[in-house]
Amino acid sequence: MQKVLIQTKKLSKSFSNGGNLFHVLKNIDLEIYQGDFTVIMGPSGAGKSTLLYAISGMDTPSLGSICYGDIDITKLNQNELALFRRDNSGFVFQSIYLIDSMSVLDNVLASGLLKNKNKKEAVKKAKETLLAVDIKEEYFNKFPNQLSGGECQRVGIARALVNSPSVVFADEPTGALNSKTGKDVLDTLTEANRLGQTIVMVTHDITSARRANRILYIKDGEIAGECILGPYIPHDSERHQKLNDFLLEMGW
Ligand SMILES: Nc1ncnc2c1ncn2[C@@H]1O[C@H](COP(=O)(O)OP(=O)(O)OP(=O)(O)O)[C@@H](O)[C@H]1O
Repeated sequence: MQKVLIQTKKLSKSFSNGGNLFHVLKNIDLEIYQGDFTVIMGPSGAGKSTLLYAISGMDTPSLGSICYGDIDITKLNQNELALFRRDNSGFVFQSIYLIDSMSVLDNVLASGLLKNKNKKEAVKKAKETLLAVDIKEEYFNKFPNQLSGGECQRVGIARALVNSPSVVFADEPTGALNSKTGKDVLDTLTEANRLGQTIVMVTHDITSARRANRILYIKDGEIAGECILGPYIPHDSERHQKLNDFLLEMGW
């Protein structure tokens, strides 16, 4: 049986809008399993990013619990939560947010040094992680503006992976990329998952969603459905059909 990595109970998030409370997440009970590549899909405004930010500890919910094992992150104060995130989660954003004035290596190293105070070891880990996402050594001293969008995103993934987090969250990581560089980024995430990295990704894109072994569909702040696709197999028409049928059933 798969190990539950994250469990939410009655997770709710509301925003106040012009004096009215707007309930974006409604009593979500959810489990994320270790080693899975989980994709969250759903219509625009359904609450996908809000859910991702809540379960990653980047934002706090209004109600409910989010447990990593026996740690309920909703009970942590801001400092404890920052440390917890540093040690347990990596985040890949659509807008990659590399620091333009720092080299590729330094962008990754800056994250690595937050956890590993031994500079020599941190440099070694940053270099290994860049190589693992297929950023070659001759790129280490280049700056983000000398790289393509896809290369920058792979550096972004290296930054998310450098502290060996228990889970990597990705919010539309290919949203700003063309299909070729997007594919490279998806290949990088798929390879990280194949090596055991748990991934939770929000996407609108069916090609990206095919990388998952499990799809959750959010509608109007609730989980409307789940589709178990099983391990990723490129060009597997049965898997493609299963996902298409599921999305059709969900009204996507
Ligand atoms: N900080 C905020 N204040 C007020 N409303 C917000 C805030 N953040 C999100 N919302 C609202 O919550 C709803 C869900 O937003 P969210 O970004 O989670 O949706 P989404 O499913 O990721 O949408 P999309 O696919 O368009 O990115 C939207 O209606 C959004 O306007």
